[in-house]
Amino acid sequence: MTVETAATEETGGSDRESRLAALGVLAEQVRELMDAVVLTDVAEDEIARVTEEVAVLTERLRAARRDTPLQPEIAPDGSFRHLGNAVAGDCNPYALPLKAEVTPDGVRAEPTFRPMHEGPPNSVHGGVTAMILDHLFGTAAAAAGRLGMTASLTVRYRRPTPYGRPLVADAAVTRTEGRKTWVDGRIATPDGTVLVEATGLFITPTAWLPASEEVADRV
Ligand SMILES: CCCCCCCCCCCC(=O)SCCNC(=O)CCNC(=O)[C@H](O)C(C)(C)COP(=O)(O)OP(=O)(O)OC[C@H]1O[C@@H](n2cnc3c(N)ncnc32)[C@H](O)[C@@H]1OP(=O)(O)O
Repeated sequence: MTVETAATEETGGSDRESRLAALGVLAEQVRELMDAVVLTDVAEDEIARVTEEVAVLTERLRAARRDTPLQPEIAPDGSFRHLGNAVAGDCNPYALPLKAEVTPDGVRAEPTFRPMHEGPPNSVHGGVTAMILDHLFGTAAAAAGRLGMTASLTVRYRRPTPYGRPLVADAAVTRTEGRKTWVDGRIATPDGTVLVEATGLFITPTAWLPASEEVADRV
């Protein structure tokens, strides 16, 4: 894996940062749109009118496009970022986006799920919570200097996970062996009730070994 610096793309410096910030605002607005779609109860003719308008907006965005979402890079402040990532990318409306912070023990986040993440009635889809833990675990491995790909993820669902209120998620490396890293973690309510817990095995591809050290200091 190669990690580019933000200034290496075609538009350098503050212009690019300003444009990426605008893209982040658009992505957040689209998340609002997605929630509005899953919750709307407007009349059928209004649904049809909104659909036409959204189709027009979609074509406007397609007027100039890349082949891939934004790729991993080093931000101007020196941190690692992946703005196009499906879990943590500010510029990807599919992303929560998850904000992880490094702690003395591993990593921690305070995810708030949304109505669009519904699985069972009134609670979050198990695939979504697994996805969040997968990414958090990968971040814990990376913060420990062991950037890797998920080889396995074992998830135990203890309680239904609610959306619409802040939860707490944490993860920590428990064992390492060669290119293998095991990570444990959970999503819980702020008062400590465990909702979902998991164990993951991450393997550092040989080609990633140099980037692994570089990214560790930038998580
Ligand atoms: C700032 C934020 C940072 C960034 C934070 C980023 C966070 C991202 C988190 C999200 C991560 C993802 O979702 S990643 C996407 C989901 N995962 C994938 O797509 C992975 C697809 N699989 C692969 O690419 C590959 O299978 C790998 C990389 C996992 C392993 O390939 P490899 O490197 O060639 O490994 P290989 O030589 O075969 O095996 C090495 C050792 O691992 C063992 N091994 C291999 N696979 C497995 C397995 N599934 N389960 C158990 N053990 C396995 C082998 O037996 C061997 O053990 P021994 O004989 O040595 O004992």
